[in-house]
Amino acid sequence: MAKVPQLRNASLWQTKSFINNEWVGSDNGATFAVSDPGNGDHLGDVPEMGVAETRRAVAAASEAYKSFSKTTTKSRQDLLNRIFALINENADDLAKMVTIENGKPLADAKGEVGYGNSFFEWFAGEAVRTYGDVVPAANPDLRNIVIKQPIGVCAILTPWNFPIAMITRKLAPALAAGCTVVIKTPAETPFCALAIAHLCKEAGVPAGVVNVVTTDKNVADVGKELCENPIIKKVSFTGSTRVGKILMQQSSNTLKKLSFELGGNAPFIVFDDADVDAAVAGAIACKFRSSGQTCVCANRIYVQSSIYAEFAAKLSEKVNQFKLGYGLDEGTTHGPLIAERALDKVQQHVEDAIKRGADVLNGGKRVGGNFYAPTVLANVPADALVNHDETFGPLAALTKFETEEDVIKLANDTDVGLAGYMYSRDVGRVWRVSEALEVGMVGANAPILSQACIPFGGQKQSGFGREGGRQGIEEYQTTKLIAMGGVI
Ligand SMILES: NC(=O)c1ccc[n+]([C@@H]2O[C@H](COP(=O)([O-])OP(=O)(O)OC[C@H]3O[C@@H](n4cnc5c(N)ncnc54)[C@H](O)[C@@H]3O)[C@@H](O)[C@H]2O)c1
Ligand SMILES: O=CCCC(=O)O
Repeated sequence: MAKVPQLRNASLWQTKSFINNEWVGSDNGATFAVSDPGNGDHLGDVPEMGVAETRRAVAAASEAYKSFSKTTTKSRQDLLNRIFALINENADDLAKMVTIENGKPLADAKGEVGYGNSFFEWFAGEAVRTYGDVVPAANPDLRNIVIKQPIGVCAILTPWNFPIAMITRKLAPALAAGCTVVIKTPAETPFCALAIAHLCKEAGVPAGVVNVVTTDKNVADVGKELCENPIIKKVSFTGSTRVGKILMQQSSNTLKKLSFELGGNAPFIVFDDADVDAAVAGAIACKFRSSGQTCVCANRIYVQSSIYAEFAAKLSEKVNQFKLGYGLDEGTTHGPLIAERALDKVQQHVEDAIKRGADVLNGGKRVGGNFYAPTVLANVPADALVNHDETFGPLAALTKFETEEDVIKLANDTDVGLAGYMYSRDVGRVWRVSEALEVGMVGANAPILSQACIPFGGQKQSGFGREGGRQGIEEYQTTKLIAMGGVI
């Protein structure tokens, strides 16, 4: 029996896919089960959609694009504002849904709903500011006007770690730009995505503009269809670098515009001129946010040798104060991991570091179900697996360094480059290191970067394209020149 959560607004809990403003099952009636990672409860079943159903979603989005792309920016601004208001009205229910699907504690889930919704507010503002240019011409008989237009039907593929915010960060700018979308939900967290679709419908989003396809086993086929279907003009993906590479290859025949937010391996550097207490608080926030399951979480913590012992002792003491537990329980500060495979990866990194001589200051083991004890390892050598591969879990690995030059080399010794952090009170050093880090985002004495107003994105194999900020809407637009002759 499915354990449907008690919600104030029960209509948020939808169990079908969403095509052309209708709730639909799969053609053969197949479904897949979704469970609560915090206690294993069966939450419900959603349709196992395949290629045929995905094509119908794309066709609906294509039909809707004909009129939606011609709406005024003001009407789209109003639409986004209505969605924003509805998400606010339903914020408590949505947060509860995030917690039971994803496991994160309720306070964090509330934070995610607010963060996710801020993209509707931000892009409602940006919708009416999609200015073009008038460019002085090379020929006296010519006038150049550059306009922005929506790019077309977009595919949106997102991960489970932010079941709402990873969707809204793409959906809001797409709608603001005048695009229509097909969203493929993560198999672990489809209900939050369906709730957002429901609120879009309530807000008056026309039929076919937002479509949601749920799938688990058919994900590779559905993903391939979205990448290869010539109607789709843009694929926006957040997830692993491994899957990003597959999607890029599949999109090459139709040369789609792509934005990829992929894996990270963020260095967190603490220099000996830092405020150590602030750096410890920052490391706690940055490393253990969502139990380490965010792409911008610190993955490698480098501490300068003279303050290493003090930093390690203070960090360990703070981690001892965590309360690991079920996300809806009062007092829980940290929740479970998403699934068994996530625990396996943390365990592999812990065992590898210990084998290479690391000391366990906290945790270092599974503690039942999907829970892994928040872990601090000291004296982790630079060549340990954790320093080269994203853990995506609650493991703080502390590595000692001697000089600024050494640590910059260590920090950049990776194929990916999403976020990087540093603590230092020397303003010259802050500039030097910020410029030297091969990442898309730097937090200088700041452990949390994420806001709707910033260009979020990476370098190297962390992907390309930017989400949020004034840049975010450009990912869903094309630039057109109209050169007008015969004007004199
Ligand atoms: N850069 C960012 O903004 C960002 C944000 C969140 C997560 N991530 C990254 O995502 C990873 C963790 O998430 P994950 O393990 O769920 O990633 P994942 O790549 O396995 O899955 C992400 C999404 O891709 C889908 N998917 C999987 N195989 C597919 C295929 N063959 N075709 C189409 N879609 C497919 C999944 O169903 C899911 O919806 C980490 O590496 C993390 O850093 C990056
Ligand atoms: O997990 C990656 C995205 C989280 C964020 O936007 O801060």
